[in-house]
Amino acid sequence: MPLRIDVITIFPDYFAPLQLSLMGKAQQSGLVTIAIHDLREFTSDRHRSVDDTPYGGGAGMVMTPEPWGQAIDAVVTDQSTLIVPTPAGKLFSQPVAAELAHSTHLIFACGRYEGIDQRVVEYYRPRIDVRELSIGDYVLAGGDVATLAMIEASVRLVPGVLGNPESLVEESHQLPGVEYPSYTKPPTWRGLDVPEVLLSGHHDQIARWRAEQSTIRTTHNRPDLLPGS
Ligand SMILES: N#Cc1c(-c2ccc3ccn(Cc4ccccn4)c3c2)n[nH]c1N
Repeated sequence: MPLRIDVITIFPDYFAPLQLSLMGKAQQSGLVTIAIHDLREFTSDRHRSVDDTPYGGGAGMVMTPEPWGQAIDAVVTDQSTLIVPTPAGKLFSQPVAAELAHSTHLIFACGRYEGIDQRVVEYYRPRIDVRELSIGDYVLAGGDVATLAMIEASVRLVPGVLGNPESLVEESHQLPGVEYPSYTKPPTWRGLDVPEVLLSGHHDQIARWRAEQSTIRTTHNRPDLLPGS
């Protein structure tokens, strides 16, 4: 049963990259199906409006609930998980990506402006799994880039999408800490040599060196990922 993904957005063109590379191959192979829906197709006024002023005042505009209700109703089933990207969401992570990769149907609601009327979340929460997710502690202009990131991180974990599942084992955020540095040909580049141990053929020494490099890199770049931190 392929993973089905429906993306609802006012900027469908943001999702053209999903036809390329690994994401494109995943769709061609039938492991994943991705459909992009223009929210404005679900409006009923001649201006195809999707936003209005916020109750309680404040800067910016808020996305009105009805177009979202019409759009989500058009694709939702009782197997759906509704993902709402928002700076206020729980942090998206590799474990969350793995959960989404094993879902049946994902609906991504890509908001813009100051976000989507909260009643959309409130309406669907008693009916289906609803997850408000953030990709990090910075503010984007909308949910589209976050959705692209979450789709790519999740779809690559769908069994069969990656040619060599081995490559999933050693990458960052699978194992504790970050991954070791990588090198390839040429053995010397602009006077810089590849670490000799990697050319030695001594697999135990290489494994030990890589473990040391992972710890050094994690300590320097992501001490928060060190065991016991
Ligand atoms: N995921 C995620 C996000 C977002 C995100 C997601 C959806 C929307 C819909 C509108 N905006 C703009 C906006 C600006 C200010 C306050 C609220 N909203 C979004 C931003 N920003 N940063 C993340 N990690």
